[in-house]
Amino acid sequence: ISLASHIGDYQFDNLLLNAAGVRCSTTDELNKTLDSMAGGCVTKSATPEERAGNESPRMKPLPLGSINSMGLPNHGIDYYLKFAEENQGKNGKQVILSIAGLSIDQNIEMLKKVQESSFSGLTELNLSCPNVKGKSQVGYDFDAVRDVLTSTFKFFKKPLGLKLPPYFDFNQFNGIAEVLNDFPITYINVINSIGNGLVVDPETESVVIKPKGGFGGLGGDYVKPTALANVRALRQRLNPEISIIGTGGIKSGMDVFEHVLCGANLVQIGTAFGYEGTPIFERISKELKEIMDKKGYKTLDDFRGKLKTI
Ligand SMILES: C=Cc1c(C(=O)O)[nH]c(=O)[nH]c1=O
Repeated sequence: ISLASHIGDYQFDNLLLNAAGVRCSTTDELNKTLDSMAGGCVTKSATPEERAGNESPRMKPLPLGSINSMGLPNHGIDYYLKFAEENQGKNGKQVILSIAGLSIDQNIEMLKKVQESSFSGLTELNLSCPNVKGKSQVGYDFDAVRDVLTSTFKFFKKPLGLKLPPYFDFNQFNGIAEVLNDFPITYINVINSIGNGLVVDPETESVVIKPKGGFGGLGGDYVKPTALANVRALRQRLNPEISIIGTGGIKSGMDVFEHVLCGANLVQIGTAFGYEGTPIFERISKELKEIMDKKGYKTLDDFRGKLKTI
């Protein structure tokens, strides 16, 4: 039984990755993931300069997942680009470089740096950070998405993926797919956290995180049905050359099975990886192989995208 998969020309011996933002801010954390059963690692989304991020408490574990308003704390693009140049392809593992500029100009500036660098891996442009005060998620402004992609593909010749926010309406699925199908995008990654949720502690009668009056991105069990819907809806609408990474609500082999059934080529694990650490990749690989064995599947292609309707 094989858990191998690929995105464009990039081969992953295992379809499991961390989600950007979780245990991936330092080279130690990134190397730990590369040394695990994961098929590769994704860096914390980078900005042009180092950022401290929002005030703490800015992330709260919850019975059914997590809420966060980190505010893009990171060591800056140079730190992650250096790591990516040095580690991409080592032991057959892929390093995905995530970037999240606070403006189109910042994204172009960083993508130019990546284009001119010796990095030969996948770049993930994050158009969906919900937690930078005063900034909306670019992924909800289809004209802005078209603008940034038009500017990008004038000079960027390396493989590019997009991290998108969750969409909740068929007109939104159609709208974003219409834009994406016009560009040579290697993959999309759906979903980012469900933005600006609010968790209340009735004991203290208070919010649970400090930034933005307690509003933050939701992850974990809360978001799985939305994640699966976005994987499925975009698989049905996007050109077949655009691959899909499924992210959201994964904490078991069965969750991965569901994402692949909806069409995911790879999956990323955020909240649950944050709690369990790198052993999760071994546990989930084992669980998924058991499910595939029971169902008589040998490879992910045997069932990818074959969700039935009734
Ligand atoms: C890149 C910033 C993000 C953050 C953050 O740094 O607050 N949290 C998320 O749930 N998703 C993001 O995309």
